[in-house]
Amino acid sequence: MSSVAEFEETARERLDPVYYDFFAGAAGDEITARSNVDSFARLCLLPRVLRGSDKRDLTIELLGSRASMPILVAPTAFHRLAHPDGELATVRAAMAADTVMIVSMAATTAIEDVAAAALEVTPEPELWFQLYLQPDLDFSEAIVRRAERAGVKALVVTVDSPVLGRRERDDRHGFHDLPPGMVVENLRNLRGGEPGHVRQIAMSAELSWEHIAWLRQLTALPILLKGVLHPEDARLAVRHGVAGLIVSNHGGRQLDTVPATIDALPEIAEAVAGAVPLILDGGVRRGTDVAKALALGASAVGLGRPVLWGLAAAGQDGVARVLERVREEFDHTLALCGAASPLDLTADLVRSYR
Ligand SMILES: Cc1cc2nc3c(=O)[nH]c(=O)nc-3n(C[C@H](O)[C@H](O)[C@H](O)COP(=O)(O)O)c2cc1C
Ligand SMILES: O=C(O)C(=O)c1ccccc1
Repeated sequence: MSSVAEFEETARERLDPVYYDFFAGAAGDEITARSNVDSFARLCLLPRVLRGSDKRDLTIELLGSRASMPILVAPTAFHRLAHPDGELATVRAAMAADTVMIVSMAATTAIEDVAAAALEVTPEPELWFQLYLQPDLDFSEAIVRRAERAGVKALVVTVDSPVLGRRERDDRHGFHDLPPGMVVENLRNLRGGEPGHVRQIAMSAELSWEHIAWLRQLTALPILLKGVLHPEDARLAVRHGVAGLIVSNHGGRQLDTVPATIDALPEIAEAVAGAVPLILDGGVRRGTDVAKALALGASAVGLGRPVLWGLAAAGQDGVARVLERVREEFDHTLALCGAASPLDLTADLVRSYR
């Protein structure tokens, strides 16, 4: 079974370079995107000996959802650019792996169709919906109702995108909208006759904590904020009744030169002090990365690009193999650290010698 890096190689060979660059690329000089990976590599694991178990349990419980491992599918846009089966392939693999998929609002498959495919795999699909809150609140409400009706179990509000990051690879290619025949299906016909163009997703710098309060009274679903990096915002989020946080820098695609997520995590963990669960995404490529994130305070991690590499390389089977590979690496890491479950991963198992 191949590593995530090998899947990226295969994906790069198979993809149109414009789409490969859309997936791989990030904002500005891509400093943050690189440091997400490099910071994991710089941290050392300090294993314990003579205290492990042959029976390891990777399962977690997160905001009423159950996952067979602390490794989730992060929300990414436009899966049909990676493979003709698009999000349907991804969701089948994620449900077969018995984990949570966070479906992007900017999916190229409608949430109802994603949910129907999930139900063919499991009677109890763990689907969460990622939302760019729209300043037009009727529009926001319509999309929330659509996600609720489809049966999603949580809403993930992305808050790191008051404007879209500048991705210079996309600028060079002139790639700014989907090719003919593909649209953002979740927007199609929402507001009467809308075609579902990417530019209909409004990014707004005027969103505020009041909008989070508004969303809380609109829905009974747990709300997570994605893209929190400042500990003060983490405290504010808890005060606003948010159910969880995703410590994320959008894979380095928004503001360049923000810290690697694994470097930002300890301060956020300290600020929330266990009040809500933390999920980390950005740069997770190996089972050892998962272990480091959990040791430093995350309850789970999200995989963004690795899932896209699996999808581009081999559709549903490729996503399945990426998820199984990272699961297997994480289980192996637990064994080598003398741990029997994610709960055994404590901060003393991680050191920075630099
Ligand atoms: C091609 C691509 C599309 C993305 N689309 C979205 C999106 O629609 N909504 C969102 O909240 N985050 C989006 N993200 C960010 C991911 O959810 C996640 O934060 C990031 O990919 C994690 O880093 P990783 O790719 O290193 O695993 C996207 C990331 C990529 C690479
Ligand atoms: O590419 C992204 O990172 C992303 O978040 C996005 C969101 C909306 C439309 C296209 C891309």
